[in-house]
Amino acid sequence: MALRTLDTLPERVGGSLAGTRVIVRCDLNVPLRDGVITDDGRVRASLPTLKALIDQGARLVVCSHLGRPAGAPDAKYSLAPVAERLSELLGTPVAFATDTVGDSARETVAALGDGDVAVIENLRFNPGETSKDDAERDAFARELASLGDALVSDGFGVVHRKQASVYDLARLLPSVAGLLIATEVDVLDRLTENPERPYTVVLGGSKVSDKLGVIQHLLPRVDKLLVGGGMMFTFLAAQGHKVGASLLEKDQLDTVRGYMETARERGIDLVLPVDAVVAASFAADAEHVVADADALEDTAFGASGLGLDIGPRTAEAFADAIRSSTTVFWNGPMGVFEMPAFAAGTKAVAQALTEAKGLSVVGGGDSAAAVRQLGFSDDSFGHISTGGGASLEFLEGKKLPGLEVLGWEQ
Ligand SMILES: Nc1ncnc2c1ncn2[C@@H]1O[C@H](COP(=O)(O)OP(=O)(O)O)[C@@H](O)[C@H]1O
Ligand SMILES: O=C(OP(=O)(O)O)[C@H](O)COP(=O)(O)O
Repeated sequence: MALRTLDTLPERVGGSLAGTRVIVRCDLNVPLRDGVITDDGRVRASLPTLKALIDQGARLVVCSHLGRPAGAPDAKYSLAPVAERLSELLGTPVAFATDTVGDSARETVAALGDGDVAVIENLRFNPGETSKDDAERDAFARELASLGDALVSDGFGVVHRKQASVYDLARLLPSVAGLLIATEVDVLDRLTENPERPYTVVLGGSKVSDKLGVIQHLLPRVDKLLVGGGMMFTFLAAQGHKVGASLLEKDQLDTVRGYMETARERGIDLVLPVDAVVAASFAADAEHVVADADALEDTAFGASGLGLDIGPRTAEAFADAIRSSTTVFWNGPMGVFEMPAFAAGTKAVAQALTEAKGLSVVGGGDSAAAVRQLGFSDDSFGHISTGGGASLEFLEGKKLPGLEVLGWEQ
């Protein structure tokens, strides 16, 4: 079955969107530094759907998560700066509710006129949003549902999460996919169905435990898998190397050894770093040196050294592998690109993607932010997906709750 699309929404609510309160679930989870948005790509990506709804006179209740707060209000994860940015980009006032489903949200929504926009506070300030308990999630979804007459789900970056606003809410209200989700699904579906070979996937980033599991299902589909970023250290440790104070998922070592074995058996090229940039501490001005992958603790920093980027030999090898591929998907920065001293690996990989001859796709909030911050334009790549984990799970052929509930069947 295909996704229920935005153009079918009017008929689902009785003919016209004018005066209809439409909840729009976006992924506005943007990177922030000291309360300032460092990349507004996800806000921009949500604009086509929002504008289409505004043009039809809908009353918009925009909602999103930001970061991973612990189910309670936390000022550093407030959506207030995002609402401000949205207002600038839309060129219209955007009201902001200081809670998600409380008095402020109800009053703000009640005051909306046709074509007006409100943003409600971070969904994850409520434990029901991410609860594993169906009843608790459902109860929160019902509170959300009382704020609208219909739902447009457009937060592609979060469709792999069975969360109240992504899954349960879509079962309570007339619901369709927004334009962003429709575009993402269209591009990624082409990549899943029949990728032109050689097909290379590059993985990095810091959500190691989330993304390690993806590897098992991706491995049989790809020709090459390159592993950098925070994830690399669990692989290097599985090879028997010491990794100092670098990111390490100790309880995944056996699993990772299993992936290495699968890759060997199936003749898949699993390419691991041969060197890394090791720093004295997690700081932009930290002292740092390049060390071989089997000697990460043999620097002046000993066992307290932190691997914060792939090394130059690895960057060269990854770039060669990418340039000789016809289809490339990349999720997760190769290092802590936010600090210039640890951005070289990410830059080399991004540059190689722009030179790859076939389809190149970058996925993930931070990966997209990284390529822009490093000076690459969006159109240097075939597609920049707003979802990292979501696109990876899509590519591995997994059923995604936030898409299934909108009618999608892979
Ligand atoms: N070696 C490393 N150690 C710690 N953090 C890292 C390392 N390499 C990359 N990162 C961090 O990973 C983060 C992005 O990871 P992730 O959220 O998984 O990517 P995406 O949002 O693109 O899916 C960046 O903030 C980057 O600083
Ligand atoms: O940033 C996101 O995903 P990504 O880092 O995989 O691109 C999404 O907003 C989902 O966030 P989550 O991984 O906290 O559920």
